[in-house]
Amino acid sequence: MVDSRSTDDFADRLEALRVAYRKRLDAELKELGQLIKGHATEPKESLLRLHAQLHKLAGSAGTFGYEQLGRIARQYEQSLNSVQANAADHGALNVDTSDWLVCLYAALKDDDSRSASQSISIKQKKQRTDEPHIVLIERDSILADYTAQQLESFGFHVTCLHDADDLQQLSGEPPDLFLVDHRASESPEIKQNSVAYWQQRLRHLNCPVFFIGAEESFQARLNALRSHGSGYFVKPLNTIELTKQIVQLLTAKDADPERVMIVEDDSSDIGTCRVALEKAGMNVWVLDRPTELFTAVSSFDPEVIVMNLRPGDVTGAELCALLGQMERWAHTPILYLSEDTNTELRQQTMLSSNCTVIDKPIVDELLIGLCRMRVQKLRQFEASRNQDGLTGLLKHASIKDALQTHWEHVQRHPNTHFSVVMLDIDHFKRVNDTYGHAVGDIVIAAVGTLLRQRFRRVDKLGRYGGEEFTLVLVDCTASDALRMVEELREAFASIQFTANGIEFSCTISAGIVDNKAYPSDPPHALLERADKALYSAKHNGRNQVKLAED
Ligand SMILES: Nc1nc2c(ncn2[C@@H]2O[C@H](COP(=O)(O)OP(=O)(O)OP(=O)(O)O)[C@@H](O)[C@H]2O)c(=O)[nH]1
Repeated sequence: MVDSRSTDDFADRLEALRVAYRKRLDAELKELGQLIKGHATEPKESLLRLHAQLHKLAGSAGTFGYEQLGRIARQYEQSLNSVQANAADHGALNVDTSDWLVCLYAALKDDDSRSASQSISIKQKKQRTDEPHIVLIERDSILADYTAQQLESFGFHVTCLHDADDLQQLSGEPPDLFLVDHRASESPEIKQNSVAYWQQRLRHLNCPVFFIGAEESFQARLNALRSHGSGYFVKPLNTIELTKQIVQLLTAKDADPERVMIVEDDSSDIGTCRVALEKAGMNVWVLDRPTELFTAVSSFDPEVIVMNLRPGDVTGAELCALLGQMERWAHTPILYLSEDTNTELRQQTMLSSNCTVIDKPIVDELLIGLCRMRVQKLRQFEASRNQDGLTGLLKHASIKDALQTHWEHVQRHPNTHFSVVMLDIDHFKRVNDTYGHAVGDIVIAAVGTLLRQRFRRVDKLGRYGGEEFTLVLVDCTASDALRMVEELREAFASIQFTANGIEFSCTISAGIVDNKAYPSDPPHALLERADKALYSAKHNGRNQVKLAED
């Protein structure tokens, strides 16, 4: 087992990895040459080895900037797949490999002259104790080390395992995520039935899994799904996208309990739902008089409502229509519990798009599962309305709303602190002008992921516009905010981007204000003060954090 943080000098390690990989390429191409030669004379024997070698090359070359080489290796690997399928049907093993080696060397030469990946890496990093823990299972040790470094730049702690058999070495708390190459084992079982193999290995580990692999195919994705993977990522890995998905997965795992409102009536079985839902960890509010629906939804803000088809004097369909007239509640899902045989009533209810009818007697697992699923969908819908697509942070209007809401909350609880941060990427126009808008977008996305990874869930994080960000740090004094944003500034400066073979890094400047220092300031005035402090940081030379001053 390798703890990827054992070496401090990340920059040297990265360079060493690149050199090691380049050396390995020479050896691999040499071996491929022999296999290709062997294939002409003894096709059967060399076919499997040739396939394995091409697969390895296709999975790793792109990661280190050898994109053409990786592409061609994948193309040849796919040709061999068809040959193998053909052989199974007709017994023929015909494939013309005569120019493969020449083409592979030509691609290598081309890639050598312009390493064209858009990857990120890290030069240095401060260690934190609360980093999410990822266990990476990858047989290619150079690739494993490289992937670990990329993930570490976003504040993950990565442990590398060479083979799925090494899983037994893991002890203590389960990690937050397994990142698994779906072929990461030499065991013959994996070749026979990889789905059964992974199901059996990962079943007891109680932890989400993302699979990675060199194949971009329907079957590879289906196998990952059947092995209980929450995602499948094709090599070379796009670290920004992968990290974004990891952050999303971990955020969902730590999400608040689902808020379920039960509209009670005289029937006894609706009361038993409460017990089942609370047992499942949900936050349940029981409304005993439908006439108080509006007051109740305003104060509890339910994410799903459970009721009978006729809760009292009104029908469920009527309550649903009343909620539908108010924009805030129009999308709240409703689960109806029914033993009513009145077809008309059932149909009225089912015609509403966000309603589901469950027949009694209620199966607890079904009720819990449906509540979870509906809440998850609603949260996704609300996130897509409020979140900026590139960064996953709140949009301009939503971060301003979040600041307003938190400010109002603090007016009611005067002893609480919060800080407002305005943050901006330095000389960002140069990034766009030099490397192009698409690379600029990657840099913006990296800030978003870094913010989501480093700050707490209670904090409000937004993209104010372009390359400018606003943070509302809850229960946080200006000095605490200063420390955290300083750490963020250092972490961001240590991320090294590569575009068209050129490495570069970026910096950020920030301004901070704390509500206690300006108790009579409304939200917009606090924003202005943070913005002024940001301007002062820019004016003072950039790459720094400033507190607001009178
Ligand atoms: N790639 C990309 N660029 C954007 C986006 N939104 C805004 N920009 C660009 O961000 C740049 C911001 O430049 P400026 O406001 O001049 O600031 P700067 O170059 O960062 O300089 P300082 O802030 O003074 O350090 C402009 O070139 C915008 O076109 C976006 O979504 N993607």
